[in-house]
Amino acid sequence: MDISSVLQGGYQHPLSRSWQARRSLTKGMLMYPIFITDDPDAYVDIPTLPGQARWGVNRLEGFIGPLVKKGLKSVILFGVPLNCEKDGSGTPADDPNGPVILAIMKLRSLYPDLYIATDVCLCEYTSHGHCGILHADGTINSEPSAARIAEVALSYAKAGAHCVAPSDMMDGRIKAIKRALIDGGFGNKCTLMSYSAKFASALYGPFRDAAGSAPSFGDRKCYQLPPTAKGLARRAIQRDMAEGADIIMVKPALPYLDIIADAAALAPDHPLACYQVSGEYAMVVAGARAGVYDLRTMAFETTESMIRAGCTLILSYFTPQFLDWLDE
Ligand SMILES: NCc1[nH]cc(CCC(=O)O)c1CC(=O)O
Ligand SMILES: [Zn+2]
Ligand SMILES: [Zn+2]
Repeated sequence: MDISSVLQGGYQHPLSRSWQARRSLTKGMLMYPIFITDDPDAYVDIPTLPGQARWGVNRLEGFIGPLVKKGLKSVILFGVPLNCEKDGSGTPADDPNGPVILAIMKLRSLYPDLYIATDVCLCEYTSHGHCGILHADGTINSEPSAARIAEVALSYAKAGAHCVAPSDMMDGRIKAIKRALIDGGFGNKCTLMSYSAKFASALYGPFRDAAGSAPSFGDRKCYQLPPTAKGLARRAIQRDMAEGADIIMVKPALPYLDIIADAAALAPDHPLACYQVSGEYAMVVAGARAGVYDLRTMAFETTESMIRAGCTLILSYFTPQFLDWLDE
């Protein structure tokens, strides 16, 4: 065979195969999404998100403690308020006795080295289930939405969150949150991770079951990006960098690897996150259960594809399993 034809000599051994990766998955690259509900003793399985549950604050030590021992480095908290009065501006979002604020304080005191991010949005707390404040005609009222989201983000920073991550997709919220953090004395104490390129995806179904955050009317297409919108995604990433985001995120992940690659090129000096969302996780698990592939092999293949596309941080429901798999 011709010299220029032979590649296989370069990857004939497991070690030389590992050298083909520019970067490999490590425990520090994984952020684990967890659902905190307002019944402090709750442990409720989420049927559409196999292996994941809603946890009460009193259950966190039993749940997170063993994972920290295995090398868990960070979590992102989602509030699931079930026993509160929801309203038009999402008042329960920053209730000092709400599940997210209580969980931040609890985790900070139990695990001083654990990095705690909080999702920031209003949909779990509004009576209409939309991610912002609405005009009477049901359309988004951008300025009060950004202001309210900034207020909620600051309350999480004050409770001790290392990172606030707005997933609402309101215009102007990154600037509003950064301003609120700086003015509140948290400019240098709290990271701002923007869900910048968040698409209106069919893959959020299990999450909306888990969080009880499906909109009561309409959909989210006027604020989440159209799945076809490569240009808007690029503009959103550039805008959020200019408005002060510390970390850029692309979501969902696997169907949007081209957007991840674009983001890596547009934001080479920022950490780049992607979110393997609830429906992606459920798809991988369902395929494995149907005998289509081996779960672990597929979990690695999808995650390593995101890293290859340019991610440095992955929000993943597979995090507990990876903590075991990466030790094997
Ligand atoms: N702002 C709500 C929110 N924050 C994170 C997710 C999705 C996460 C997942 O599917 O795992 C969603 C759902 C949505 O926008 O409808
Ligand atoms: Zn929302
Ligand atoms: Zn959210």
